[in-house]
Amino acid sequence: MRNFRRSVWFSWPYRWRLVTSIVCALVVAVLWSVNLGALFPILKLLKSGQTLHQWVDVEIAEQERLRAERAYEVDKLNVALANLARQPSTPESEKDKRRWSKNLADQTDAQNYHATQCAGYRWLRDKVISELPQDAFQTFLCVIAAVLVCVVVKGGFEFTHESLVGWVSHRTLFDLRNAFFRRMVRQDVRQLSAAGTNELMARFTNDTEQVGGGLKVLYGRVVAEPLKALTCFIAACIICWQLTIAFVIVVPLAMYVLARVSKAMRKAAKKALQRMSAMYKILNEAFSGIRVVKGFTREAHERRRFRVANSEFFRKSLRLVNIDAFTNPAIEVLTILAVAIALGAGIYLVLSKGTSIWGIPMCSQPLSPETLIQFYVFLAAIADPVRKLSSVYTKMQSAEAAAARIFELYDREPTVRGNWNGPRLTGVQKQVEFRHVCFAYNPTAEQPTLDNVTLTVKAGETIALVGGNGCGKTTLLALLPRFFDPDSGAVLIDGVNLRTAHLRSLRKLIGVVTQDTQLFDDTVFANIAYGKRGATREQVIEAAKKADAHGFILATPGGYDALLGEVGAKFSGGQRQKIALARAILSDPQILILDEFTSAVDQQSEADIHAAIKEFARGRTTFLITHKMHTIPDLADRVAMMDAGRVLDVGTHAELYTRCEPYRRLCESGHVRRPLSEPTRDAA
Ligand SMILES: Nc1ncnc2c1ncn2[C@@H]1O[C@H](COP(=O)(O)OP(=O)(O)OP(=O)(O)O)[C@@H](O)[C@H]1O
Repeated sequence: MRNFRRSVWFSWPYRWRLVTSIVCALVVAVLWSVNLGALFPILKLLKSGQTLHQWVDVEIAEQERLRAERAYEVDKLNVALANLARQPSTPESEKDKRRWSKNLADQTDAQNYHATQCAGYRWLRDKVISELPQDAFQTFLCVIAAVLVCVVVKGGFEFTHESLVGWVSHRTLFDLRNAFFRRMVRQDVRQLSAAGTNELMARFTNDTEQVGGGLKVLYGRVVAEPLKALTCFIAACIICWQLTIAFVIVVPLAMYVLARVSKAMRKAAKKALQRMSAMYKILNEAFSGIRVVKGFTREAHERRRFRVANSEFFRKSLRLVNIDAFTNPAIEVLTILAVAIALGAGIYLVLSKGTSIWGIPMCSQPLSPETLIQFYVFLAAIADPVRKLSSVYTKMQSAEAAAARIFELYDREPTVRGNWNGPRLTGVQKQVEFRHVCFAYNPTAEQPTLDNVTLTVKAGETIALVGGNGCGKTTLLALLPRFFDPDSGAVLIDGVNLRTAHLRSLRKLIGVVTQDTQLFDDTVFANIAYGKRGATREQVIEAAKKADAHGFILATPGGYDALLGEVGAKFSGGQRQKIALARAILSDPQILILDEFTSAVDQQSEADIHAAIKEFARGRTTFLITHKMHTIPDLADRVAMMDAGRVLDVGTHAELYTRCEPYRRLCESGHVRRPLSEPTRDAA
């Protein structure tokens, strides 16, 4: 329960509300046992036909008589012991002395007991019964009215208790979710992509709900039910503590059963949560890729996939249900067994009119049938909360399994550190340098994703990275904003190793536009302004104009205030790219990373955007990844040709065209003209 305990700590700020809820639960428990205790006078009234006034007088007289009897015995024993003390000591007399002394102690105890009982009945007569009417039926009505009042008051406290418990558990979940989110956004890209969006979604929603269920049960039932059981236990002890002890004999057995059940429950809950995550994954894939699903008419395939995942979840959930369902009757059988033991002993005492069983003293005077019935009611009232507590245990085990899944991600420390005391970067004065960089997504892979890459880019230069699919272009540029850190080697800006630099200042220098444009479900204005805190409308419009987005934004109903809808579904791919570009332009970065940023725009727009980019890139260090080779001579000062995680060659378009065979092939396949002003391959 280590992980669940950690989530309980999130309730610490609300401890006073919890304390108040416990006080309410205590009042409820006391009133509950008081209500049950009302049975005794009713039984007495029904059985004897006496009024309570008559009954209490009889009881006082009886207790007085018993006390007097004991007092007489005590006096007799005192005299006998005094006589014995005057005689010479013999082994026989010493034995008698010990026996009589013990007897004297027992008789004194009994005398005190009857005196206390007598005082209790007197108090009851003077303070309570004297206020009740003399008539038996009217007395009965008074008792019922008192019970009703108690029930109403108890209801009020019960409501307050439940309401406080609900508040604290929801508020705790609120804090837990916030803290979890804070931790997750701090983690680096590698950790987050390893976890996967669907897994994260499942842990944020279903798992936190499970923890919430556990908290509610912990603060609610775990507090209220034992208190109810405790007050009834005390009441039963007042009637006959020896018989009550007989009742708790089966507790160790019940504990053993619960321990076994809890272990099975935790395992089953973990598996059910895993299946739930798998279902989230399929749902997300099917609905986010609905065009692909429908386009390839794979609805039946998706249906099957979902059905399999759903039935797996069903099976695991069923196991949970069965374990839960087993707990209830098992505990019930044990409690009935306990009640039967205590009740059996009690019935024996009533029938035999005795006070001991097998020589073991059980009560000071024979039990009346009414007392035994009242005793049984209290025992049954203990059994009910205990039965309810058994399901609590299974719920808490589910919560523990869910909390373990949450804290497993929560505790991961980001490998890319913020370096809050590191040197702040304010711009690129000289160069950006990749020095012998090696990187692998999978550390055990034979071939690293980046293999000893060395590349120096001068400040203000525009460099294009080209190469076949999967050669590592995007990965290399992801090292610049430190989405990942190299496994060996270093990335430096003006000689400062980025590993040691102030992370925020570094990221503020960089603007990224990628092929997968990420827009948020907000207005067009907010999406562009995302690039710069406090951006004005004029600045946003200016950036949109530069990104060739102004025209279509104005043509959209609502203009800059139009809502984009879920991930910009209202706009075409090219329009979304233009909005993302406007966002990057607005952030006014010193380093611009453009990764296939015009992959979805039409040719006319591309020409316009390129003209804008050329203008915008002036004075900025720009990295360009493109497969559109015809754009390179126009946009890039130099080109880095990559293959299989290595930089094959670096130079101007003309230089590479001349000396780098793979680059030339790439250009030719993209119908890129041979450079005119540079030496040709034949000439070279
Ligand atoms: N998150 C990831 N986890 C594991 N492997 C990855 C991940 N991202 C990329 N890779 C792998 O790393 C290699 C380089 O990928 P990268 O995206 O850098 O290539 P690229 O040159 O940009 O390709 P493209 O031109 O197709 O965009 C590929 O083999 C790819 O499968």
